[in-house]
Amino acid sequence: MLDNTRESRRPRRRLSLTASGRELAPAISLRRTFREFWPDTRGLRRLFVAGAFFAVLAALCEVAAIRLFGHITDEVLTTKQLAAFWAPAFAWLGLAAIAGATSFAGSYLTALGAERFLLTLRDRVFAHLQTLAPDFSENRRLGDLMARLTDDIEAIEELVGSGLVKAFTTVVSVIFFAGAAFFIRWDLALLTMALIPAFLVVSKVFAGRFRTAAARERASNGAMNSVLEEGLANQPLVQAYNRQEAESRRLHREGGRWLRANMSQAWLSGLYGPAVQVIETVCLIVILGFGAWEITAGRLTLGGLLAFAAYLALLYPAVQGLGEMALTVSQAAAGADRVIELLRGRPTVTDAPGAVAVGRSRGLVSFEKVGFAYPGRGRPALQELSFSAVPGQVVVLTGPSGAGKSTIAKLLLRFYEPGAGRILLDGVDIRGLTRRSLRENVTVLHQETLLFSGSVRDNIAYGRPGASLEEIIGAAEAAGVHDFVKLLPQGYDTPVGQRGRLLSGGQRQRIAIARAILRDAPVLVLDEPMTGLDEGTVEQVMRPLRRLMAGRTTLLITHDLRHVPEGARMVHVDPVPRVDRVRLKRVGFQPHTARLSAPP
Ligand SMILES: Nc1ncnc2c1ncn2[C@@H]1O[C@H](COP(=O)(O)OP(=O)(O)OP(=O)(O)O)[C@@H](O)[C@H]1O
Repeated sequence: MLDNTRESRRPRRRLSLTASGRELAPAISLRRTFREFWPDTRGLRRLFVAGAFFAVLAALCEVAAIRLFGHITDEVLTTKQLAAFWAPAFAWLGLAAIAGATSFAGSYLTALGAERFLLTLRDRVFAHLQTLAPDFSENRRLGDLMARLTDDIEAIEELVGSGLVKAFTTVVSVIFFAGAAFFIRWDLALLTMALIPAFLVVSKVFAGRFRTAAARERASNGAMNSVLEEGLANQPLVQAYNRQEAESRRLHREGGRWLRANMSQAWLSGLYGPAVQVIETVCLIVILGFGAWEITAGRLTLGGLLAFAAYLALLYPAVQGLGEMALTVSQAAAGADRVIELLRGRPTVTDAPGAVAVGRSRGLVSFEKVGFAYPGRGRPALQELSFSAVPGQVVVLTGPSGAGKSTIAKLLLRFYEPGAGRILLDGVDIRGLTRRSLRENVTVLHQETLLFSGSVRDNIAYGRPGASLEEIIGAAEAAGVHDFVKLLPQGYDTPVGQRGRLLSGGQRQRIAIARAILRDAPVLVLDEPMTGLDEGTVEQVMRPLRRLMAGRTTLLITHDLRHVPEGARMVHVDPVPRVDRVRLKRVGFQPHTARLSAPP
């Protein structure tokens, strides 16, 4: 029978995990899983229908071939009439060729539908994650998200794509093989069919347990994936702190949990096979005994009995396949739960109805009594913060660690909405602007320089897709990148390595400045741009930075006041004081405000 699901084409074990490692995602019903993912099969249903059609044709050919086999036994082997052999033999050969071709077409079309479904669904989940605040991904383990976007999505495909084709073709095959058996001897067929419910009862008993085991396997597998990802990504830290053995032990511990979860699955699968086989053997013995009786009484031919047994030999695996499908569905549903959980994540900020797409702004930024608390955090990160910045001006946001300085950048980009007060761009409340157009106007240089693993040129061009090579080189020259790029083995095409690790900190920072120059947004937010750079490198970075800041509105977040440009305005951001909330209500809280002071 046709087995064209992805499950049959890849290893059974999959990596998957949840936010907290072994924590299981909530179980969501099968119906809700279909409601969520069925729309993703739009445009692919014709492929699945064609795949099922060819698979059914292949099954029909098998039915006819067995009929010919019975005919050859009775008309050629029993009667020893060799002349009667050739016609059915050639017909059998023809059927085998058709069965082969239709089986291939069925598998191919179903696989095509399955792969396209994966492409669509992965794109959808990834696009959804892009609409969420970056903290959504940052608060989760990367390995977990990776597993959900790969293995769990495949599990869903097995449920609503190729899984459906398999279910349909299996049911049709069962009907064909059972029908053919009935055609030979209805009473004998009825006798053997009576045992079919036993297969279904066994699979039902196993399915529930299998689902729990599968969910546990996915979660523990995911936890192991996270340990692997973290251990490899933080290798310099691991080795510098001599934590290799500890990391290996951690991996071994998670691997052990995964092993146990897998073993409980293997235990169930291992038990399921023999349980089904016992029922199957009982059926065959009953048929052979009854068949022998009927042949002796002259009511059944040998060809009839052999064809009957051949139909049953195909029927039972098909029935067993139906039962196993319940197990596959259980496993797939465990993955679906985890993807649905991601899709339920709601963006913290959306465009307001009637939001305006602003063009290039002048760059006038104002914070007016802005207050904000991160979701789930009782204590505000910012309270009554007010300042403004005009084009050509550098406003230095300084204050102790945890005072909320980086939060200012997140609010300006509208990753979050302030709980109180408002933020204005050119005098317009940014809540009335589309996020896309707002972000076109703001460039942030992060504390940790963020680079992709492409070439130097790709990383600079990220600032403005479609920029010409001349523009890229112009930005690189202004940022002091050109000098060191000339010395790299492949110039601008040199790969920068994962997160730019093949470059020095200063070189990475200058590439980020070139990217910002190319982007040419009127508002610039520099979040601790000198972190981790030595004095010599700071000088190399400061020059292009000054060029970048010229004529723009710059918010410079820094602890280090040594490199504050002349004429900059200081805004001290003080941490929101810890106040007993009950007392705060009774006494009335005097909020702190940002203090403005003259340049140093
Ligand atoms: N995603 C988040 N979820 C919940 N709380 C957060 C989140 N990000 C920051 N915080 C909290 O908000 C407060 C302000 O954080 P923020 O990063 O803005 O401080 P900062 O002044 O930039 O600190 P530093 O100078 O050390 O970078 C801190 O108490 C921090 O723990």
